[in-house]
Amino acid sequence: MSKIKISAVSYTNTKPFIYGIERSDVRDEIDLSLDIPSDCAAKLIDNKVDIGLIPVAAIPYVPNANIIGSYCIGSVGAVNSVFIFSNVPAAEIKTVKLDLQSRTSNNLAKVLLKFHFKVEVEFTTDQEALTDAIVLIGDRTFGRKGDFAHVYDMGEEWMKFTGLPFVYAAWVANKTISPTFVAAFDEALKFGLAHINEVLKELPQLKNFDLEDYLVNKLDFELTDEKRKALELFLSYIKKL
Ligand SMILES: C=C(O[C@@H]1C=C(C(=O)O)C=C[C@H]1O)C(=O)O
Repeated sequence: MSKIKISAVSYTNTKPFIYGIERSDVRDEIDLSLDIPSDCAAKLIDNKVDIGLIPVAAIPYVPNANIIGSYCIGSVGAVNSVFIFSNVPAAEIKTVKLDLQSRTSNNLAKVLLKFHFKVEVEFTTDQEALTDAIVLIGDRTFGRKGDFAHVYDMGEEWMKFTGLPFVYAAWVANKTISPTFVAAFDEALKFGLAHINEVLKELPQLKNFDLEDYLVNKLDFELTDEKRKALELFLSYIKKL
């Protein structure tokens, strides 16, 4: 039987899921690759994998997209790894450099700046450009909050704007996956989430960043109805950009 190809995010936020997958019965049925989020999306869109932990902003570009299982990368308010880092207050931002590894948070920044902060902003992907602010996600943000005059946690700003939690990435398939596999895969993810303390023991201690607070209190992995509602709302805002 050919293996199910899966692309998952290579950041710390996904470590609990990987911990569960590595210790599960389904491990042998999976061909697993770890990629930056924008590549997880590209691989699923191009049918190079069957399932991806992909940025939700990419879902509309995935043929036959269907969200599987009961878990995601989400937060209820502040997430502490998805930021607009700025030299000026939000109301004065005119130019923003986007993060090439992101699909969701680049769009979230656009939605928040336009509809929440109500500013007209020019965005660039040119990494050499000098801009008022930058979007930065994932492990590269750890310990960086002190480096900028103004720091906007986008999970927190989305909550202020909508009163809802947020989902950054979801497990999405581009074809029908057997319910038996999905159930076993979901169990593996659940196992990983139940062992975050063990995951933390395997991670290096960081000087300027509380990994335990991040994995236990900031990230929120349950794909609840409220998060699904937030996902629909977010995708509808993207269409209005
Ligand atoms: C919370 C995060 O969620 C992520 C943000 C993503 C994006 O902006 O496209 C994609 C996957 C997740 O890793 C993070 O990376 O910090």
